[in-house]
Amino acid sequence: MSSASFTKSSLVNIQTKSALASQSLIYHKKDLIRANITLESGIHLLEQLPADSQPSESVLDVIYNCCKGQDTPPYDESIIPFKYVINAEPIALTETDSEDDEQCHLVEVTYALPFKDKERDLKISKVKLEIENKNDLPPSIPKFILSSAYNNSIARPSVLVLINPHGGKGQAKSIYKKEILPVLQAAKVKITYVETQFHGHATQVARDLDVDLYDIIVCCSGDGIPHEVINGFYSRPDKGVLAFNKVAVTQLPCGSGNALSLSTHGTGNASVATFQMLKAHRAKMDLMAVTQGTGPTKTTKLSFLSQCYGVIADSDIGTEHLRWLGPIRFEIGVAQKVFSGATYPCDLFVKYKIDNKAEIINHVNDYLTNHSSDGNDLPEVTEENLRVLGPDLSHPVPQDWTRIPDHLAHNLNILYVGNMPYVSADAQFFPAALPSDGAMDMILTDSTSSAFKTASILMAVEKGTHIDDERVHHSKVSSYRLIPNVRDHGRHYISIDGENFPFEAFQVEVLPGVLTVLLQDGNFVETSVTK
Ligand SMILES: Nc1ncnc2c1ncn2[C@@H]1O[C@H](COP(=O)(O)OP(=O)(O)OP(=O)(O)O)[C@@H](O)[C@H]1O
Repeated sequence: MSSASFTKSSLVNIQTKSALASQSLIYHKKDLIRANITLESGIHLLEQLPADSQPSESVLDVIYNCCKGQDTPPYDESIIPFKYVINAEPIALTETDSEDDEQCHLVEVTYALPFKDKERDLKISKVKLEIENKNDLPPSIPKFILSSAYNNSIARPSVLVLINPHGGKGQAKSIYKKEILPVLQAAKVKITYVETQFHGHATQVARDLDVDLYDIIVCCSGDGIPHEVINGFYSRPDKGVLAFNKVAVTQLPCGSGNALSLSTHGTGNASVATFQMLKAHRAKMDLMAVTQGTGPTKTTKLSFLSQCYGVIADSDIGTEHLRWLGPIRFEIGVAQKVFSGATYPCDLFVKYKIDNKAEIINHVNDYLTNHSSDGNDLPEVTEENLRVLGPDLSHPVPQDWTRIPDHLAHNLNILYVGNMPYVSADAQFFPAALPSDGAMDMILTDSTSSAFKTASILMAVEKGTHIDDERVHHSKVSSYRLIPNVRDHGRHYISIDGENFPFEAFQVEVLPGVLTVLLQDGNFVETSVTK
């Protein structure tokens, strides 16, 4: 698809649904529940919900089912906090004329039933309210509710849904239809829907996109589609300056690797992730520029998640032929490599930001104390922020870079560098990763420890406690260069964001705060280090 062809009128397989119509809904007086609204806590129901307001499942049933055995209910069922409100619409009574929206005190509120377990499907309910304290509130009560519900996030955003129909073993479309779309529709989101037709399609779409039309690109996929979108932005004539400033990129979990959703929305459940996305704040995240080749063959790609070399890369990409086994193929690959004592010698040069575990913890604490994003006034990305500053791979590294000693580099078995805490649901590989601290987290292990010790390190990854192990080298770096030194290049892999890259030297540097993402309170989800 050429850049000129990606216009509103000529999109192939794209449907636009505008759900912004806000005609008053008509109800009978008996349908209404009296309520008061307070800015601090939300909507206070002054009477019980009628049994027929919840045809399939009443609020009280849900509370009862979720909390059997608990002494106290998890929340006050007579209050709908703004943070759970998804939509508010003016309504009118059959007995009276439709009220002017500006004066309307009859409102239908759509809300998520409060949840604790982020892995259980979201439940959505509706209630029709007659607001009693209307004189204490601004004139348009529906608008007031919406602005309180989406404080610091965008109500009714315009989103481009990019769905990989093959993602997650072909489940992506059905996950979208059953779990994501109902939440987007409940929130009256303006949706443009695109199914990717081939590998690389999302890169083309992002490259040619009219960014003025969208607030968010929602990748309903694994981590492959956000990788493509970010690189599509980077291949625009302005290197993506306009796109990185205007459009947030996020993921709803529809693939086999859903690191972005797990790290930002805190869940692998698509309906809950959609709700979290709607409520999240815009915030900045570092990207990593990965350069391979020299002279005319030099290419730079952006990475948002990770780079790996050694056991993890070979176990991920090198076991594609075992895909039919499901996710277990990865564990089998790791076990086989670790117990065979595989080593991946290399030359490794690093520009450290912090090379001390205690200082990393202090750095994380300082960052969390001083950084929270309310979604407003994000720093502007310029072309300067996207410029790659490191030397050509044919030139020596700068003097302030450190050469990793031979006893480690020549016996390396894992190099894993990342930017977000969760790489999969059961692996917080980078628990000290922060959205925009200008650093990548580097984890190195070597094969001089016994295979059982290496296996025990990897088992601690689930809880993120592997970084406490003295055999794990954990640092924060701003740049590095890796030159593989293994004999048989044909059987080994370099994985960037889970994608297979040429098995040859590469150099990486942080591009601070380039990507606009959606984060809860401006930070990644809690980890073993940040909690
Ligand atoms: N229609 C298509 N046909 C073939 N490949 C596609 C198509 N659409 C997207 N792809 C490619 O599928 C790859 C994997 O995508 P994604 O990460 O979304 O899914 P996944 O289920 O997590 O996959 P994986 O198991 O490979 O990580 C990407 O490289 C993407 O370019």
